[in-house]
Amino acid sequence: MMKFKALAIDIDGTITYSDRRLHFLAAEHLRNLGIPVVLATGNVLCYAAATSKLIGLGGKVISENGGVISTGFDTNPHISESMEECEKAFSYLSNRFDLIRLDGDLRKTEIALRRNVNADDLQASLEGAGFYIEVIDTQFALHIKSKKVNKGTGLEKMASLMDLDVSDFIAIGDSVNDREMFEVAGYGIAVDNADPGLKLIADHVTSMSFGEGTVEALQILCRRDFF
Ligand SMILES: O=C(O)COP(=O)(O)O
Ligand SMILES: [Mg+2]
Repeated sequence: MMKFKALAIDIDGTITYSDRRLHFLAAEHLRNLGIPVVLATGNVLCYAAATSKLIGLGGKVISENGGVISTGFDTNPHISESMEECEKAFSYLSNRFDLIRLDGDLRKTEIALRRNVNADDLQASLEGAGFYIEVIDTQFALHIKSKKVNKGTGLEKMASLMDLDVSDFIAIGDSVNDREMFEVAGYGIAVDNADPGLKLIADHVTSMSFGEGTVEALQILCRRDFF
C-alpha cells in the first residue's frame, strides 16, 4: 500500500456541520494526524488562515478555489491574475440578473455571490459571450471564477511548494469545487453529503455526513495505515 504524505481537506460541508459550525472532533483528528494538513476552500484567505490557526494546523491553505495560496501564517500569498475577467463577467451578468456580492473587497481572484439566483442560468447566459469563466454552486455560495484556476491547480502549486508530488496527497471534500482536487490527488474521499458527481469520482465515500464523515474517514485512513 502506498503511504500518503499529506492531506488536503475542504472546509465548508466537510469539517463543519451543515450550518458551517466547526465540527470539533473532526478538528481534533486533523490536529493529531501527524502529517501536513492543507485546508482547501472556496472561501477567502483570512477565513482559511483563521480556521487553520484555530484548529492548530500550520497555516498551509488554498483559498478562493485555488486563486490565493499561502504556505504559512504571515507569509506573502501566491495570487492568481484572474479577477479582471471575473469582474467583466460580473458586469455582464449584472445587467441580466439581480446579483448580490459576498465578502466585500476581501476577494482577490474571483467573485462570490449569494445563492439568490441559479448558477446554471448564469452559466448559460455567459455562453457565447467570450469569457473563460465558470459559475459554480458549492451549496454555500455561487462563484464566478476563472476556468484556469481551481483547487486542483492550487493543490499542484502547494505540492510543489512543499517539495511533494501532488499524488502524495489524500483529498477529502463535499462539493463540485473539490472535483479538480480529487482528480490530481492520489486518493479522494467524499463525505456522504457530497455532490453526486463528486461521489462518482471519489475512491471512497463515507457513510456519515459533514464533520462526522471526516472523523470516519480519518479513522479509516489511520487504521489502514494510509499515512
Ligand atoms: O466558499 C464556498 O463556497 C464553500 O467553501 P468550501 O470550498 O470550503 O466548501
Ligand atoms: Mg465544501
